[in-house]
Amino acid sequence: MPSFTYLTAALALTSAVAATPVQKRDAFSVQQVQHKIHLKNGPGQVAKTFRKYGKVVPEHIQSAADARANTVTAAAVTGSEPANPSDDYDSSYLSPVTIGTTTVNLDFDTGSADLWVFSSLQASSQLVSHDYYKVDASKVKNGYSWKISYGDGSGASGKVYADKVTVAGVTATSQAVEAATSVSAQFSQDQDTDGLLGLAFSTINTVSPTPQKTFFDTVKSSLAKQLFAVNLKYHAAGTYDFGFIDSTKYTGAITYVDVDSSQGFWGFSATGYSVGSAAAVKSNIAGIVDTGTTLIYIDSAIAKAYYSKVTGAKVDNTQGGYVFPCSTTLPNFSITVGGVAQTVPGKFINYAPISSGSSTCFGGIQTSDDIGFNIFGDIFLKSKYVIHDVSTGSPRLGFAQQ
Ligand SMILES: Cc1noc(C)c1CN(C)Cc1cc2n(n1)CCN(c1cc(N)ncn1)C2
Repeated sequence: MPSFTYLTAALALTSAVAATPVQKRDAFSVQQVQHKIHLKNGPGQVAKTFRKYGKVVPEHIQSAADARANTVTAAAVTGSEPANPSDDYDSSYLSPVTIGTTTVNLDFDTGSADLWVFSSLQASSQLVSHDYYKVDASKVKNGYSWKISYGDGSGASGKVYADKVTVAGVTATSQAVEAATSVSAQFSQDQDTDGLLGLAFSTINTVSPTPQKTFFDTVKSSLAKQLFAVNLKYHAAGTYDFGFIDSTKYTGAITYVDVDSSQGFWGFSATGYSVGSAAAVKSNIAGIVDTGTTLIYIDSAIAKAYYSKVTGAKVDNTQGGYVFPCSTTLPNFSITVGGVAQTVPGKFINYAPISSGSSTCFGGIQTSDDIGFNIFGDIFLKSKYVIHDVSTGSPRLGFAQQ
């Protein structure tokens, strides 16, 4: 039971508070709450002043401002981006990307390093059925241009802008965006692909006079882990995971091997191959993983060894390579990477009928003799979870079975 004194004091205080509706205080502090961290951008301020007075921003100021603008404080960003087949045969895979204020469907390509997009700089006849980047003149990189050619003879060219690019919720605030002024027939006739997002090494970016960073290079320092993982699927939507490894997307162990990036690609070596259940044949197979290439292109001796086990298979040069009866059951194909067999199910090696309704099908494995190096494209990748990892100083690839 509180003493009399205590009780009286308590009553007095209560009545005092009740009688004074607003407490009068002569000193107080306001707790500051840290808002979203805004990095100061000195060169950005200088560039803004040049623009304010109608002056061209000197290149070295703009480049410094762009680099600073891409410095993201958070270092724990992750995101997962869908990879949707472009047609019934997984000819390519398309992913939604927001550039400026428009969302376009880009082909994420680990075999090239340019982020280029159909744009308002093109003739309107080339833009039918496409989403495209409406260029913002205030974001142009004066004096910059680009021109790219791909292994299949396709290509595009145009001008360069620095704009906001968002992939899987990961934003680069000032990414080099290569706006097309012209594209080759393969692209103008393909109404699904609005451009490419290169994920090879920035050393092979085609922008002149200064090669630009890929989207991954721009954002990698903000990612929880400096890596991305490719999870393409057979006749189904897969993902590109940025900044994290999703253990629900593969089974068994991840096998890591060193990458040779000297040519700008994700190059690696396999030490053998096997066809069906046959024992592995030792063979040094140097090649690249490449999401922008549809098929597997491998030494002619290995392609020949594979199709020698396919009933009715032959080289038909009028079709451009190995074909076989669509009804044929195909053997699995494996390459040995880091001592572990990485297997492609035979079913995945039937790419498509040579023409609509034909009973002759085109092989998913073709010879690389005319290319000069081996390419493990979508036919290989769609049974794998492949981690493209630059977090350990030197780049490496991790392979796991889906
Ligand atoms: C591809 C493809 N295949 O059937 C369709 C449809 C397409 C898409 N369509 C024809 C247009 C096209 C052409 C190319 N692409 N997309 C992707 C970039 N290309 C590459 C990338 C790279 N790393 N290596 C070699 N070429 C050539």
